[in-house]
Amino acid sequence: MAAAIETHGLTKRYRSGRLAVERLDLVVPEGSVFGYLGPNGSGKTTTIRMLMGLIEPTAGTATVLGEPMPRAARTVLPQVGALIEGPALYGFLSGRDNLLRYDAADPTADPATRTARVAAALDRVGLAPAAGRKAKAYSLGMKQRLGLAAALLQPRRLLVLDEPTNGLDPQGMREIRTLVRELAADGTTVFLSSHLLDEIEQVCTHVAVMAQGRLLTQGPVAELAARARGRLTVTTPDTGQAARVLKELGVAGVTVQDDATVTGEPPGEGTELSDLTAALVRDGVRLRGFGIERASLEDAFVALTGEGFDVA
Ligand SMILES: Nc1ncnc2c1ncn2[C@@H]1O[C@H](COP(=O)(O)OP(=O)(O)OP(=O)(O)O)[C@@H](O)[C@H]1O
Repeated sequence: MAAAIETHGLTKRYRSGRLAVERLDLVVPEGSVFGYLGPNGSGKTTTIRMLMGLIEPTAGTATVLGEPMPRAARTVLPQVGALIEGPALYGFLSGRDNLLRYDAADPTADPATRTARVAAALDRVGLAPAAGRKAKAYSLGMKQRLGLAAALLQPRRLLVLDEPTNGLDPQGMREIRTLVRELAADGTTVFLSSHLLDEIEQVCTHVAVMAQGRLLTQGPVAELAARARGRLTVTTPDTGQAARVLKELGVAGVTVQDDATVTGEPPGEGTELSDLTAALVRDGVRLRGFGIERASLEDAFVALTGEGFDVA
């Protein structure tokens, strides 16, 4: 798979002395929905601004759609739709008129087909019914979708979205996620930043994890989650007894989570899950549930950093 975005040693030190991004080697495969995950201040926006040619890197290189940035900005950017730090909208104009203005500002956009292009973009993001309303009356989610519509006026090979669901309610978040999935299904590469692990897990095929300007890991979401092992989970009112039996059978990391749940490491080679259930039942433990819970991206993250994903 070719790379839609690739960086080598990409570094940004602000004039304040702050090292916001440090020697970043990022590979965003074409056709992926790539989640750029990290807590606030980890360098996500700085990276995106470098990729889009808005600021110069201190060191390192970045290629976007195969061309060096910022040098090739003029040929690259028309193929990229970007939504960075919230869309700039005129509140006193309707959603449709905002898009007509955006389109008119694009010297490559044919005025003869403008109305149709705007209608298609509004339709795409589900704003057609509200197209005539003033943008200031839009909810945050609608404003965000209008920003996306602006990014979608032209066919794009790559969409770059900086925290696209920030500040949205759960319904608004779902709408954006659905839209991202649809765009990806059409073959557009989507690069989106987020500080929400859960969101990345729901919508992304690939993920890169940032902390304090450094890349901790990157790769397919499924691979990352698979690297972390799931947990053995036993549901029973007899937690103390179950914990004792599991320990006797050599299960590692046995923990009583609450008054109905005991967890532990999945058994290694040579022990079948059925051996464990049989032993628990033989001992008189009342089993209400038993199984291996699939590892989540969060488990992978904890395994990676030794701590939870704390965005605070
Ligand atoms: N123009 C600037 N001048 C100096 N320091 C900056 C500038 N912009 C960002 N920083 C600092 O660089 C670091 C990375 O910021 P950045 O905005 O890239 O992080 P982020 O992961 O996008 O976080 P957020 O989601 O809060 O925007 C932070 O410590 C921030 O304070």
